[in-house]
This record gives sequence, C-alpha cells and structure tokens, in this order.
Amino acid sequence: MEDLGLYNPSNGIAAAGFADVERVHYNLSEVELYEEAIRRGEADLTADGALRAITGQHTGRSPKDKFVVRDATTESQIWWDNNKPMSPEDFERLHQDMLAHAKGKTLYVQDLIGGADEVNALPTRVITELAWHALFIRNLLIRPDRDVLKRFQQKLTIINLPSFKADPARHGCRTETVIACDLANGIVLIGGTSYAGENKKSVFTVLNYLLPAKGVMPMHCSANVGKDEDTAVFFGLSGTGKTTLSADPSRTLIGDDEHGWGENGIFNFEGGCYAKAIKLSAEAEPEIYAATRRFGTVLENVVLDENRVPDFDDNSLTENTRSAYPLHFIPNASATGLAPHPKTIIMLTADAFGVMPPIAKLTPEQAMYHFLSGYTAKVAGTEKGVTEPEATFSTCFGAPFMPRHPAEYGNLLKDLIARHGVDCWLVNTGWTGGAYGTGRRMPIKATRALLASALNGSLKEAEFRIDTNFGFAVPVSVEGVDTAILDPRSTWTDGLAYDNQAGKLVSMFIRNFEKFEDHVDSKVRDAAPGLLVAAQ
Ligand SMILES: Nc1ncnc2c1ncn2[C@@H]1O[C@H](COP(=O)(O)OP(=O)(O)O)[C@@H](O)[C@H]1O
Ligand SMILES: C=C(OP(=O)(O)O)C(=O)O
Ligand SMILES: [Mn+2]
Repeated sequence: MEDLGLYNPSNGIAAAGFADVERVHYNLSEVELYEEAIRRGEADLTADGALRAITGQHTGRSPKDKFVVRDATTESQIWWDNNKPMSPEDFERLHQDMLAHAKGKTLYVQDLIGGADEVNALPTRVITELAWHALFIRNLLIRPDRDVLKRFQQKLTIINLPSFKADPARHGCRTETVIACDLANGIVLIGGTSYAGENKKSVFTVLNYLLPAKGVMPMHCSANVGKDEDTAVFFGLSGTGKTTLSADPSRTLIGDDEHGWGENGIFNFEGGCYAKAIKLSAEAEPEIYAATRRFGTVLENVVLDENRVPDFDDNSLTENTRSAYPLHFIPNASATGLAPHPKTIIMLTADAFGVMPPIAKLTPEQAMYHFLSGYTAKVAGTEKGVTEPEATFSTCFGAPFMPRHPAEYGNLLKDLIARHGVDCWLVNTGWTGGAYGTGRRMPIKATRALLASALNGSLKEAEFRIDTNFGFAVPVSVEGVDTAILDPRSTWTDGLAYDNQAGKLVSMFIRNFEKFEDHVDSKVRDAAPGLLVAAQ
C-alpha cells in the first residue's frame, strides 16, 4: 500500500521498481518517525527525549565495501586507484535483488536536499528499511518546504536495506556489506550495514563527483563565519575536530562536515551535524552537549543507564558513538547554510606521534602539500594493549569519499586560495608532551585559543620560528596560551626521542607523496618536509 499523501503518484517508489511492498511512508515528521522506530523495536527513547539506536556489527563506515559502477560515463572520470569498480551488470543484479528483498516490507521515504546553494543543489530521495535511518537522514540533510515537496524530483536515490545481505559471487562485491554507487544514473545501494553515517557520506561522494565538473570545489570540512563575514573552513579526517571546533559561540556555524566552494562563496551540503559523543562533556563542548540531550536527536551506539540517561564515557559498543541533530539545535547556526569566500583555511590533524606543533602557518604551496597528503594518525585505542599510533594519509582529507583524482580537487583549491588570498594554517589537535601513551591530548581550550587568534588575524603578527622538520612557520608565543606547548620538542622529556620520532614522520610524508610528484609543480614538491634539514 502506498501512502502517497502530498504526492503525485507518478513520483511514488513504484516508478523506481518497488513492487508488493507492505507499506510506504513518505516524508513522515520527526514525531511520526519516533513512533514508528519505537513501535517496531528499532530504537529507545532516552531520558532527555532523544532517540537511541544500536547498530550491531557495524559501528563505523565500511570503506572496503564501497564500489563505483565503471561504465562509459565514469570510465575516464574516476580515480580508479582509489575507487573499487563494479560492473553495470553486477550493479543491476544487486539492484534487482534489493528490490525483491523489499517485497512485503515497510519502507520510509525522505525527500531531502544535498547542497544549500540552489544552483548546485542535489534533490535526494532516501528510501530506508529503518525508521530511525529516515529520522537520521532527515536531521542530516536539508529539509525542503512542504510546497517544494509537492513537485519534488530527485536526482539521487539512495536505497538502504540493512537486512539485505549481498553475495560476493553474484554481485561482484567483497562481503555481505555493500555500498554501490552508480554515479551516471544517480543511484546508491546500501546493504548489510546499519551504521547511519553511510547515508550521509553517500550524498557527499556523489556531490564530490558532480561538482568539480561545474568548477565547484567540494570539501570535507566544517565551516563557520565571524561577525565581520570572515569565513573559516576546517579540513580534517574523522576525529580531528571539524565538528567540535566549528561549534563556537562567537561565530555562526555553517556546517560541521561537508561544503562546496563556488563562485559566490561556500555552501553547506547538509542541514545537520553528526557529532562524536564519546566522552562528550558539557564544559568542553556545551553547544554539542545541549544538542545531544533533547528531543529530535538521534543517538547511535550511545549506552544508556538504568534511567535511560546517556553515559557518554561508556565505549562498550564502540568508540565511535554519535549524535545526529539538525543544524538549528546549535544556537548560533546559519539559517541559509551559505557564507562568503573563506578568509582562513585550517587543516586539522590529530598527530598521535606528538611531533606536530599545535599550530603552524602554511604558505600556499605548503597548504597544497598538506592537502594532498591528508595526514592524521589513528590511535589503536579500542584494541587492548596496543599503544602504537598508526599514521594515516588520506588525500584531500577524505580519500574514501573522493571519486576523482586528487589533482582535480587540488587544482580547484589552489586557484581558490590564490584568487581570494586565503591564509592557511595547520592545527594539531592530537598529542602533546609525547606520543600517544606517554603524552596527552592537546587541551581543547588551547586549540580554541590558537584558532581564535588565527581567525581574528592577530596571530599573523606574532614572532615565528621555522620548524626544522617541516619547514613551516610556528608562532613562538601567543597570548593566553602556554608558551611551552608551542614548541613540541620542549614538551618531551627526551629531546632526542622527539627528533627520532619526527624523523620517522617526515620519512612517512615523503614516501606517501611520491604518487603525487608528477601531478604538482616544483614549488609544491619543494614544500615537502625534511628539505630544509637536508639543505642545512
Ligand atoms: N584539542 C582538541 N581539538 C578538537 N577536538 C578534541 C581535542 N581534544 C580532544 N578532542 C575530541 O576529539 C574529538 C574530535 O571529533 P570531531 O570534532 O567529531 O571530529 P570530526 O568532526 O573531524 O570527525 C571529539 O570527541 C573531541 O571532544
Ligand atoms: C561521519 C563520518 O565523518 P566524521 O568522523 O568526519 O564526522 C564518518 O567518518 O563516518
Ligand atoms: Mn564530524
């Protein structure tokens, strides 16, 4: 039975090949989705009125199970070294099998928009098996007005059936879990995982494919804007602080994760945030904490106590606990998702080796070098006994979401930085006083103080030293910040151990960059770390 409500029947999901489903709910409201999710036993109400769901086996994304259809359109467009191909035949079989799997099921449809900029907006229909996924994606994307819904025409369709198990022999995938992107036809199929983040990052992947063709730079970054219309964007891999640091009471939040940069400035792709909830504290992150403890928010894998109060310190389900809420749950969020051309670019890294300074000024060439490198370090925190951090180089600070060659994104960014005279900084939100295991995480307070002076322009006037390992400029003292942390070597008890660790990290950068050397000019190659030391 199709409950078409506001809909022109020609745009029901029957037209997309679904037949004999038990029921389809179109664009249910938050309250209705709560009722559905709780009635069906998918989720629980928390003491604060949030909706809590547990995802089981998958508590994070499955990048190894993500595929892009390789056809005549995508063949020459995609960076195949980084994207796994799927044949159109395998995709079609997967599609048909998922449509068959949906028979007899209740489905939830949300018609939403990816992209706050009207010209670049991607109307997206998300068809889910789980009511709580429908609420998640409704919180995360842009919710069109009711009158827009009446004439909604999707350009992207996401079908997400967590109970569907893919068959590697039949569908050309790797495991029972699959995220298959047909970029030419605007269809994403998700099966075998209920981690909600796959939904939002699928929209991001499609926009990362579409926008460069229009000369628009898609970015894995958060963004906010100050009173003087001074926009800042914060690039960074997962866990580096995009969401945490973009929530700033003195600035208007544009978005916490994905933006485009076009002719008129930047625009959010989304209409909501997806914050990490592990160890969330009211003191360090008051806005996110408040947004997390209220009606409408979806909590993912957060443990509740016997009174259904969230315990943010409990990592027994995963380290990657999440809170998903609409943008307006942050008090000073933008209503439009639009902001002027950035004045400042921050590249965030969580360096678990404790080598990088808490902030460094980058030349445009160094910015390009670090953008293409995309360095952060993962800590093996969830595995017992493992204390060694692991370096990650994920180009454009988001390799799993980039269908095109990094040089395409790099060239777009390089031109934008030059055209708008943007100041670029590298910020280490990772370890200080030693590597992970010995040192401690950079205090959020210190990071915020350094960012404040970078964004208000005063930091540019500071005295700088040139870092002998990385060649970038590091401030010697900053008002309101403990001078000692500005020089990471001095925070280690053993200076030679620092030099040794720094040398290892420099080598990792150099080895990683080899694949980009033919794609950049000599000035960017010369921005590599270690060269300064060698020249001395
Ligand atoms: N100095 C710091 N700067 C930013 N985040 C920090 C810092 N120290 C600890 N954190 C924690 O690290 C995590 C950063 O995660 P988040 O902002 O969600 O990253 P992203 O959005 O880039 O994935 C949060 O849990 C935050 O509390
Ligand atoms: C949603 C995600 O992004 P981030 O951790 O950057 O917030 C994710 O990696 O699943
Ligand atoms: Mn985030």
